[in-house]
Amino acid sequence: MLLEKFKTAKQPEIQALRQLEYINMLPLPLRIERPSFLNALCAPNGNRPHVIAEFKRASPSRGDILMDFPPEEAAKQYAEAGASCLSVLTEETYFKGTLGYLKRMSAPGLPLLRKDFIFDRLQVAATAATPASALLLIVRLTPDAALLRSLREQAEAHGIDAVVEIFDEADLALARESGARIIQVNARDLDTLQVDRSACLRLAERFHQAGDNEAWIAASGISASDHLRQAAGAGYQAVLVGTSLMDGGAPGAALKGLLER
Ligand SMILES: O=P(O)(O)OC[C@@H](O)[C@@H](O)c1c[nH]c2ccccc12
Repeated sequence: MLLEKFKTAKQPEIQALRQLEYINMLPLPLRIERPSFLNALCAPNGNRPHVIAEFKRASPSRGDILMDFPPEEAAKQYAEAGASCLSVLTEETYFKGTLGYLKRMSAPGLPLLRKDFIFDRLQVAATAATPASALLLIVRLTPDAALLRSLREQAEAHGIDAVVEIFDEADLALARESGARIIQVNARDLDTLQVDRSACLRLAERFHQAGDNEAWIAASGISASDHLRQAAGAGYQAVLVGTSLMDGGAPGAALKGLLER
């Protein structure tokens, strides 16, 4: 199971954080005004979905995507091209990211999402020491509404929103039970890595109503302006795009192309 491998790969980091906590040396939370991730998703944007542009150097499905591109430059290009938020892969083993990318991508001032496998309160504490405005919680990794709730509330105490990722109706029920306000539907099953965009669209059509007080994000496999229109039509406030922006080597130009057509 790939999900189990993702979880196992986080154990050394969690152990190291435990040791730091034991000697009272956990990194301190950054006392900064974090731009609101949720507000950015809810801002009026015509009929277009907001784009959360992702810095993704490599992935388990694609291997290396774009290894030698500076995160500072990607942040600048994405901001100029019209991204509403940035997503930063910080997972080291499978996605070749690192926590330091958050600070390195903070200059344009867009809300930053920490994309990683987060299921322990010490990882939330470590996120609070970065300029992240949001962090990812994945229901399949933490299928426990009480734990999801406590991780989300811990993040929110630092002004950090939780983006709660689901794949299907059962995940959605757990996410809602945990009090999630930001729902990300991943069209890519993290165990099989298969992408099904139409299932992702159907889920929002069936379960996301205007007035339900949730912001929904469509994630994975998005590579064309039509995909943006379809997501907006299904009720999504935002789309999250990684690979198709990075793999041509010109992330800003790729985002412009996606938004112009
Ligand atoms: O590269 P894509 O197909 O545009 O997909 C991006 C995003 O959905 C993906 O990076 C993602 C969504 N959920 C995750 C959880 C962990 C790691 C990565 C992800």
